Amino acid sequence: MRKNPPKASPKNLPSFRKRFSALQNLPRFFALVWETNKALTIGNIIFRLIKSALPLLVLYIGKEIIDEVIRLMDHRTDSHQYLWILVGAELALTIISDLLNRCITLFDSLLGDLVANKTSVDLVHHAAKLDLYQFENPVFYDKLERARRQTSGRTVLLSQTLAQMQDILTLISLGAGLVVFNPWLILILIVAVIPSFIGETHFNEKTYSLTRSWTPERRELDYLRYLGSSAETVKEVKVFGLENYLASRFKSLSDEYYDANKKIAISRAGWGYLLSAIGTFAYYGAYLFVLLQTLSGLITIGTMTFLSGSFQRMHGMLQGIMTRFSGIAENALYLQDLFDFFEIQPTIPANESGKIVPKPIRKGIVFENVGFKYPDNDFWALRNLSFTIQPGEKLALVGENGAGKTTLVKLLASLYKPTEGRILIDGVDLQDYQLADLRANIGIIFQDYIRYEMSVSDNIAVGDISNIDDKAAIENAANMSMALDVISGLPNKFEQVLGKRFKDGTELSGGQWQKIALARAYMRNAQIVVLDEPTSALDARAEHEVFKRFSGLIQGKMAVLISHRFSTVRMADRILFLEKGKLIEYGSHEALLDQDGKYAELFNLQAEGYL
Ligand SMILES: Nc1ncnc2c1ncn2[C@@H]1O[C@H](COP(=O)(O)OP(=O)(O)OP(=O)(O)O)[C@@H](O)[C@H]1O
Repeated sequence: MRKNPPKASPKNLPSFRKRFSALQNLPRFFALVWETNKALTIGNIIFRLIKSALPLLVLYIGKEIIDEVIRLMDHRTDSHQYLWILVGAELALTIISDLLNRCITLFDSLLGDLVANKTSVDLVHHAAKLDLYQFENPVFYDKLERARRQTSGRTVLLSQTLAQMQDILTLISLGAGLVVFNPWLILILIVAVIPSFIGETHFNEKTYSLTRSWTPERRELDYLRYLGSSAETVKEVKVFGLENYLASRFKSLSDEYYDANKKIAISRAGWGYLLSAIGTFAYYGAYLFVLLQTLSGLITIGTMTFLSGSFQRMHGMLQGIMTRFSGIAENALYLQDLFDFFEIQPTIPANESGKIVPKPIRKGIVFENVGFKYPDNDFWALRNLSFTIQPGEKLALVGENGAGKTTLVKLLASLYKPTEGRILIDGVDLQDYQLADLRANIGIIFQDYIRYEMSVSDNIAVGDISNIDDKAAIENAANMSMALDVISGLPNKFEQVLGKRFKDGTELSGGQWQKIALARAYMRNAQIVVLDEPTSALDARAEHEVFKRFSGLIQGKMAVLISHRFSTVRMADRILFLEKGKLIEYGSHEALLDQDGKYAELFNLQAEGYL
């Protein structure tokens, strides 16, 4: 748990300049909006333009109506026609204004939803491009988290900015009317609103800074909420009785956040009230001035209502514009987080102009003095690895926990780049191949494969998602991985939803899940197949059977198998024994037994039932 909660101190507040420079994000944001839906964007802008001219017209007609009524009261015999035309025009404007309001709200919400959806889709695509190690870095995770929150949260920026433009146009039109009468009134207005604006700006900065500095804690809160209330964790939470521990850990962290937020909210409310009071006094000062002018007969009653009406509207509007402006600047700052995330580039490039993996691979895969260190570790997870996988060869990786087996497989799949040395396929460095083609040629089932809470069919099809509709291929893969027995026992067979998250879902046993996951390897027509302990939950007989079938079914392909069961490992053509990241023994089962080294020792221990 955190020791020193971050504070929104002046030091970590974004500077005034930085805040305003964040407004530079708006053109990029609007380019995104425009790209999302051009028709809705244009429609929205046109409606707002029309709407911006209405207040001045309404006020002017109101003035004319009052003056006309007063005139008609003095000249009772005159025709009322002009009055009724004015009333009709006012009615029409009100109806048009209501219609425009509805359309603007509708367009705002449709466009907002579309922008949020598009950003989410872009986020998924971009995240998939990034490196695995970037996901293992907490700083990156915080960025991702902030970006994720921006996808839906920032759509309000759209209506804010458009409303701002609309109000500014209205303000200009009203201002023009006011200038004709007395320009000083406008000056009073502006001066009255400035204190409020500065206050709002200041508190927005504080809120942003607090939210930002609390990203890791908010992530922890989300995680604790997940641990305390999800189907995946409920079993362990119950048997270990963790609910109070999780709840109190959540509470103490969320209370800290609440306190920090509360402080800002209270001082914002207090200052906001004081500063806007200044504006109110100025408004009434100007109002008094207009009243005195009317009493002394300098202006008509109609002009007085026009002026006081437009002054009141302008006052509210100017205050709104100023407040909204700092809101926009704040949202633009958040937007920066989203764009920053999109700026992050993978270190393993897609290399779209790279080579295509030869079909078939003729010379095999060569590890040439390969070493690898995880970014935050100072020890080598793998070092000085040199070996070859011949075409058609089945290689088994053995070694104790943490020896580096999974890491080796991740290097082979180009999920990481070797820190030193090279991995070659047919004499060409992995990095020179097109990344997508390389991955298409490798089928890996990891030990922590995903249990997709989707249908059985989809769970298998993820092995080759381009063939998601090929029912025959899916059934064939299920047959090969021995998943067919499991599936035939399910009520909806291949359409059965797995997991308990969704309606009518069924949970499987660990071994049953593994058989389904294993079918993914058969679904993918890859030249290199890697199974990283995907059979650990199978009983010994089933695992033996799975591997026997596997060897037969993938004849001619290269395979890398990771297993802690020596009865399985011995089926491989060659075995590579890793210890603390180093290759210590390498050869066929028989050769390694003859060598009487570490492999032979562990094999014999297991054969005797000690392991
Ligand atoms: N993402 C990671 N970041 C940092 N270190 C890691 C990461 N993954 C693994 N390691 C470290 O690298 C070493 C090798 O781990 P690896 O997962 O390759 O072992 P393994 O042989 O597959 O183990 P097991 O049999 O338990 O699956 C370990 O010391 C582990 O702590």
